Amino acid sequence: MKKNTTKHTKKQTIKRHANTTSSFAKLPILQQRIQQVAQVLDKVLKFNHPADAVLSAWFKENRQLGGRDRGEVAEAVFDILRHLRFYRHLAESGVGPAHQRLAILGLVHTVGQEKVQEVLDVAQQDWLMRVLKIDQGTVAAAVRFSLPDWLFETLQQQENPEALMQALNTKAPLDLRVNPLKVERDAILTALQADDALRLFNVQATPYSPWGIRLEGKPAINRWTFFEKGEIEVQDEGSQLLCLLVSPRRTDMVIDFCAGAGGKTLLLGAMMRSQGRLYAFDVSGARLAKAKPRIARSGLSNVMCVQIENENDVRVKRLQGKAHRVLVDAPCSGVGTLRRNPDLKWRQTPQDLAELTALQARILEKASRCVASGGRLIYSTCSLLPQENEQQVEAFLANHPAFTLVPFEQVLGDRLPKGLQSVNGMLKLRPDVHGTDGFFAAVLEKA
Ligand SMILES: C[S@@+](CC[C@H](N)C(=O)[O-])C[C@H]1O[C@@H](n2cnc3c(N)ncnc32)[C@H](O)[C@@H]1O
Repeated sequence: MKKNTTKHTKKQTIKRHANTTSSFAKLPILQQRIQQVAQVLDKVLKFNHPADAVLSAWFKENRQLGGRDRGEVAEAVFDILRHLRFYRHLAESGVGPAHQRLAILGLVHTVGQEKVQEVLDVAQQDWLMRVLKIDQGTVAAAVRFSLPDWLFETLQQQENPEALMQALNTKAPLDLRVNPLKVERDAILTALQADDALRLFNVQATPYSPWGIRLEGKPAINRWTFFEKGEIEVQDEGSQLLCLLVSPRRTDMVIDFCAGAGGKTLLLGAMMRSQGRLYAFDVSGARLAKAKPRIARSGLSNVMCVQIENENDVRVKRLQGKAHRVLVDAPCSGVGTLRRNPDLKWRQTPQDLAELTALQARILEKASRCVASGGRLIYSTCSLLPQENEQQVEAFLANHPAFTLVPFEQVLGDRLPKGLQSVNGMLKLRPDVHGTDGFFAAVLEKA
């Protein structure tokens, strides 16, 4: 296994900073860090683009920064996006530019109060001491959990809402999935656990998925030989479990209707042992283009990527009544993935949600026409909102009497992972309960 073995010594860090061309290059490192984070916030908080894309672009413009610098900037920016409403509340009383105050709070949380405090002036120190003493219990819950009101109100209807909201504001682990076409999980797990350089990452098998490996932290896995050989991929355990629910057979015809960059396609193809036929549909050519090298790496020869115009595309109509399994991994709010994409909560509005639910219903309707008699339609989202999940399924079933819900315990039979229970026959995964991103899935069988 190859890994990034570059040692980031103090000397190198100082040298790198000495070379930097930015205006704050001569400042102490933590002071530079505050400026860097504030500079990224100026761009990210416009919410014109996803935060990870903005960060990547900023890193390209600031090539002089080393791995550790980048890591610290990214950690602080993501922390601020997770706690934005609360930090803005704390920052109201401070001095200096607003984004600088947010940067200070983010860095206090990620690199530690002591280090940050050393580089603050007296007024900043006074403000920081004051706001860190605020009793969080006195702050309104939507502000404390840093959620927009509409989302807070919806999440509050869920069971044990505070635990859920808290979990959505934590950092997600890195979930890997082994490629069952090429390797056994135990072989990879044993190799990773034996590697001293990975000790810090606490490598473990995932509790539910038979293919999952969980790491705390982010090693550069795309440089590993396992990755280059297509033996492992990045995939949240919840997403792996959705594929288990599709349970395609080797000779089936399967449609992954919203395949995107192929996250689920890859596992479905491997579950089919690269046999049968697997269509990967998507309206986005750019996303399908990202799927192609992953498919090649994983050794699959049963996948056909097809860019469709929309759900009414003639190539969809041609497959009417033909598919044994149709997966609709619908475009959704992504609220279940807030641990990884905290900016989503600030970039969505109730109106976006209404548009998404209408699109989901249209896709479900057209995709259902491809299902053969006795075949299955699997509807999934990475959302926690009932409007996108059970309500969508209930509305579909009410209008399509040929389809019935098959409880997932029945779908999985002997392969049902210990500790997984359905909610009215549907799968609902939550970060606070299952340690996965938030996911929903329902299996609908055609008579
Ligand atoms: C949740 S993402 C899919 C993620 C993917 N299945 C994976 O596991 O990585 C939803 C996808 O639906 C696609 N999409 C949006 N509208 C669509 C439509 N009308 N028909 C098919 N796909 C659509 C989007 O381009 C996006 O890639």
